[in-house]
Amino acid sequence: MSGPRVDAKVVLLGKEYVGKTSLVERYVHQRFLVGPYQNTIGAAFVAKVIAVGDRAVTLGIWDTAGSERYEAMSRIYYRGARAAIVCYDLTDGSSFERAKFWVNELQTFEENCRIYLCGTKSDLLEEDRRRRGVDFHDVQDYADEIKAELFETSSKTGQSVDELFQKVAEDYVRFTAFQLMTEEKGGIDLSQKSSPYFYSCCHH
Ligand SMILES: Nc1nc2c(ncn2[C@@H]2O[C@H](COP(=O)(O)OP(=O)(O)OP(=O)(O)O)[C@@H](O)[C@H]2O)c(=O)[nH]1
Repeated sequence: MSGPRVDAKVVLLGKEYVGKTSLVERYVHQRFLVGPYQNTIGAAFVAKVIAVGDRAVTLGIWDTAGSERYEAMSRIYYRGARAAIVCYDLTDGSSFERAKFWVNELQTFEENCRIYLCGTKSDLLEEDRRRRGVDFHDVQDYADEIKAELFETSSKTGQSVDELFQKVAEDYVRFTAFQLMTEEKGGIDLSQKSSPYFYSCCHH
């Protein structure tokens, strides 16, 4: 891969237990961890380089804690994000209401942040359709209204996980990187852009 390197800040938001950490695990480490659920405390950070055409895009992914206890902290992590993956659990209607809360926040405070709605745990619906707690058409209408992309993923099987992050990276190159270049006089050398958030710390 040649060409300039681009760094995109991506934040994952959503109610606790919807599967944000599992989504990152699947995407970055191609694995699905079984065992007792461990909630994220604060936030966790991971970076992954992804190819978009001849570019290497480094996605800096912030996995925030879903617990409302950490709500104020999650606000810190979406600052300056160019993409937000707002997750809800396809089997849990209340998690979709929480997703709407985060969408409203982003629309109010981060208008340059592109929004990706992500319905998680689609494998549970494969097992039993009656477990769907969020109507697909309602979410599709909502996604159209807020101009968001919509994905239904499974971190257990890997369904649509790579596609989701690939779309985030492609949109970043297509819309945001060029916007940044034209904003700065004479353009910028993207390979020289630093990523301050790489130095931040995280834990699960
Ligand atoms: N069947 C199934 N279970 C999943 C999937 N993704 C996550 N889970 C399970 O859902 C539970 C919560 O997953 P996490 O990834 O820890 O959820 P989270 O959104 O990061 O939770 P917080 O850190 O509290 O915000 C765990 O028991 C996971 O094993 C999935 O795609 N399919």
